[in-house]
Amino acid sequence: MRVLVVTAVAAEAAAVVADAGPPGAAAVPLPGGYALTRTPDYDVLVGGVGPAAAAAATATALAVADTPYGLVVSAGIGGGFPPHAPVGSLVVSDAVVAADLGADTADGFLPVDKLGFGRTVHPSPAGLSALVAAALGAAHAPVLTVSTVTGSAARAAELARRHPRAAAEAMEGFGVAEAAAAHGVPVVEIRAVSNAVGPRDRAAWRIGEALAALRKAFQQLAPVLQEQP
Ligand SMILES: O=C(O)c1cccc(C(=O)CC[C@H]2O[C@@H](n3cnc4c(=O)[nH]cnc43)[C@H](O)[C@@H]2O)c1
Repeated sequence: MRVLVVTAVAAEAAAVVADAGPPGAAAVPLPGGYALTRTPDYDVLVGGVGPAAAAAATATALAVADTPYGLVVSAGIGGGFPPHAPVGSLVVSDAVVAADLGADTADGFLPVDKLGFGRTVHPSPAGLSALVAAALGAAHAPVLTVSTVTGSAARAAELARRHPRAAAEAMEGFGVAEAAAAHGVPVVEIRAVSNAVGPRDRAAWRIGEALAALRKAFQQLAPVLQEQP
């Protein structure tokens, strides 16, 4: 099964390809100037930060693929919701959720599907995502997509109240999932937790630790995906 991995930035892509087996990694040019790196296990695309950039990049790669992908993985660092996902841990999605796509009303937030426009949840393939989570020792839970990094305890509490099982938040998953759904390809999101979702504290971010966890995750993931049809 061919797998497309979409990251936001080059450092996350480097973690994914770091342990590629022979013949190593090769650059594949794509329209729009996107950087796609091909290894024996994954095609890795740097899509940019945020859902719109991620959707545009994913749609481009899927549209020009010479052979179809069996799975798209949205991968990178992310914020963890205590106590589900401590810093340094991994989260594998059982669903990818657009957490701030909708309308703010006098009665609170209404997601866009409740407004009658589109969807806000993309379930991940249940068996495969559970298998991946078990193989990685990761939490298996919803991953939220936001367009603004949560920066206060009040916002974190509101998101947790609306999505009590959610273990992580990031900024690209739902964009990747929307593009993949348009091409009929399932999506799993894998996040290595760099920080706790809550009050903004740059000093508390552990990006290096999270990138190391991401690298190990994709080392462990390769044989699991090789066994998939
Ligand atoms: O607040 C800051 O100054 C700050 C420091 C380091 C990184 C950022 C980002 O905005 C990173 C966004 C980037 O990383 C993913 N990410 C990581 N943690 C989170 C989070 O808690 N909530 C949402 N996204 C997060 C995200 O997917 C982006 O690609 C800010």
